[in-house]
Amino acid sequence: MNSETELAPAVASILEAARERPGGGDRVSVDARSLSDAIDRAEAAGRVPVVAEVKPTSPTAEGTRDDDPAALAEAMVEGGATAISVLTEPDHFGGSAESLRQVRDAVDVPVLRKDFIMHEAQLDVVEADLLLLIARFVDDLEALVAAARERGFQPLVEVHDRAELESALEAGADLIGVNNRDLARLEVDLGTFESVATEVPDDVTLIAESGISSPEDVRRMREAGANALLVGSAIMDHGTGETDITANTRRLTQATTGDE
Ligand SMILES: O=P(O)(O)OC[C@@H](O)[C@@H](O)c1c[nH]c2ccccc12
Repeated sequence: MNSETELAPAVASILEAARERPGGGDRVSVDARSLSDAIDRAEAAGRVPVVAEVKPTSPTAEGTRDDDPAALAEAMVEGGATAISVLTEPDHFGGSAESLRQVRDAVDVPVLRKDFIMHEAQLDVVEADLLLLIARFVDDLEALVAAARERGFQPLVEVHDRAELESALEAGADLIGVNNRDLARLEVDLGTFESVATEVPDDVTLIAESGISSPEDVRRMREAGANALLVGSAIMDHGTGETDITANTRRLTQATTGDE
């Protein structure tokens, strides 16, 4: 664990809860749906690869949506989503392992488990195709990346700056997400992705995360080298008034071909 001195209070309390959360029982063994194949299929079909996130609420969201997670995911796939991310963190994001299970049953695309994983036993809570590991919050990243792969997960390692990128690469990550939101003030700056992306080797699959809300943002992240984008709020309609999940998704997956 790196320093916690610069964390927003909400993040500090998320971590405190995450550290205590028990792991699953039996060791999971996943027959994962490949993200890189899904990205290739989207590109071939002329769609921007978007990982759409089922996020009922968050520390920065206005309000909560408690729609059926499987219905939300189906609407996202209908709008052209390449993969679905599901928050499983219960206390601050309104997530659950059960909602991920329902989503993975309902759609054919790869599903990412989004949580604050701190130790190996927490990998066994639920099956998913992809698993988020946040570089800053994991003590032994290399060991957790390996433990995730042994179970069949494709680990997505999240970084926020070049130093964390370095640790992700040293840990053997080949799927890396750059989070545009800082964990100190919870503010979003798309320049974060642009600055970190220049240091990422070509053989890494690179995902731009957070704060992407318009077709223009999509184009900006693609120009900076994003193979895919992770989008939650702009699709979930946290406060935007746009409640049509399929339309919200389509607007971004068609950002390079649409007329906006
Ligand atoms: O809602 P946004 O700004 O589109 O962001 C989605 C996603 O990137 C964000 O939810 C996220 C990025 N990293 C995380 C780690 C844990 C929980 C959530 C996140």
